[in-house]
Amino acid sequence: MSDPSYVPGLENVIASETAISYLDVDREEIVLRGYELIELAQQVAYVDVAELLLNGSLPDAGGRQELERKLADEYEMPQALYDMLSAMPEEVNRMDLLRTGISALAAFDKELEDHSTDANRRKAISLLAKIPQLVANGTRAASGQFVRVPRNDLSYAGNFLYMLTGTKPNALEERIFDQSLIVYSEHEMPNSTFAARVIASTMSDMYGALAGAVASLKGYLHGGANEAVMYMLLEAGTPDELERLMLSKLARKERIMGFGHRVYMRKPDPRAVLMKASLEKLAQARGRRDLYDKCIAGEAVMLKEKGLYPNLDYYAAPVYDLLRIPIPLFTPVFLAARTAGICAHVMEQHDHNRLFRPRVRYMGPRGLHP
Ligand SMILES: CC(=O)SCCNC(=O)CCNC(=O)[C@H](O)C(C)(C)COP(=O)(O)OP(=O)(O)OC[C@H]1O[C@@H](n2cnc3c(N)ncnc32)[C@H](O)[C@@H]1OP(=O)(O)O
Ligand SMILES: O=C([O-])CC(=O)C(=O)O
Repeated sequence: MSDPSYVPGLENVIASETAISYLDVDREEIVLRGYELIELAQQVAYVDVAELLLNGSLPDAGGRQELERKLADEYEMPQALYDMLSAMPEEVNRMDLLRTGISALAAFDKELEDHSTDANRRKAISLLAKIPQLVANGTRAASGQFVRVPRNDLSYAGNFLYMLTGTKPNALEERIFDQSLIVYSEHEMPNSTFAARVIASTMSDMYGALAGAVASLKGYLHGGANEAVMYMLLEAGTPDELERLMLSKLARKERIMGFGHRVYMRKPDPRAVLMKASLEKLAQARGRRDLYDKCIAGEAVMLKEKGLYPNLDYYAAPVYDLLRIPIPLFTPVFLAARTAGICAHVMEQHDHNRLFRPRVRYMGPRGLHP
């Protein structure tokens, strides 16, 4: 066999054909089933985007009601699952808790091994109903607190934020959180989606593929960055302190969380631009201009020193902080939002499967004998 070309990190390698999404970096557009992600975030709700991702088209009013009804039908959580989570140490990492919870949900799915499009869509809707509860209540179960039940009088995003904070959000908070879920919902072929598709390509089930994606997303080079950004922002009290902190990290050749991107490289992440505007509005409403100013200062340092732009995580983190979401739940919220996208990819993989099985460039010895 001739030596196939080796591309470390599969950078720019086309690994799948997809009709779900595409990052058009030249045009600075994120395409979701033909629509532009930022326009969707400005005009529709997360449930509409979930329907678009899973079903291929945006719902009309009746379609949205139908989806909301199906979600409500799937709200009930197995008590055994909460019992299991309550046996976990209180300080368990929230992504590990989520991964365990998603994995355990498989045990309660009577059509687990049915990978047809219809069965996979039902699984995806069930996961969209249950994962926000796992995120919000997993922590509560692990620390022995009562769990919150979803409120049918709130929107999907409004209810999720209510379950995270215990307080009914106002209209601005709900809209900004909904937009954040939309911009986190899907992003072509990041490490987590690739991990899910690799797992699904053995015709393994959706829960397993999603659990694998959770493990991938936890890492700080990927979804874990939004939590790391917030800890960095809290470490510096003022814009000047943030500048000094960043410069000292750069001098030690450390990476600054929330900056750079494998695909955008040295171009702006359109999602970060939207979240920055949301942060400004929220900071204004909360009298927290100081936080916004600090973030702007950090952005300027990175552009000057490294020519790097912020990615979505840089501005989602302070937005989530102002929405009073606990920091250890920032990455779980990212995963909850990404559930729609990842499930769509698992469905597409199952529907048009080709087993992923690459080769290696062998660098070890040969000809040894025991
Ligand atoms: C929603 C998301 O998941 S977005 C990603 C979230 N992750 C982060 O924010 C973590 C911080 N960012 C990073 O570590 C990187 O930018 C990644 C992992 C996202 C992408 O990395 P790669 O595509 O592998 O970029 P690569 O490592 O080749 O970086 C190219 C250059 O930019 C530098 N660079 C990239 N990102 C950063 C950063 N955040 N801080 C400092 N320098 C950086 C690298 O050191 C490298 O410099 P060099 O050419 O002088 O060696
Ligand atoms: O695309 C990537 O590699 C990471 C990312 O921004 C995301 O998953 O939202």
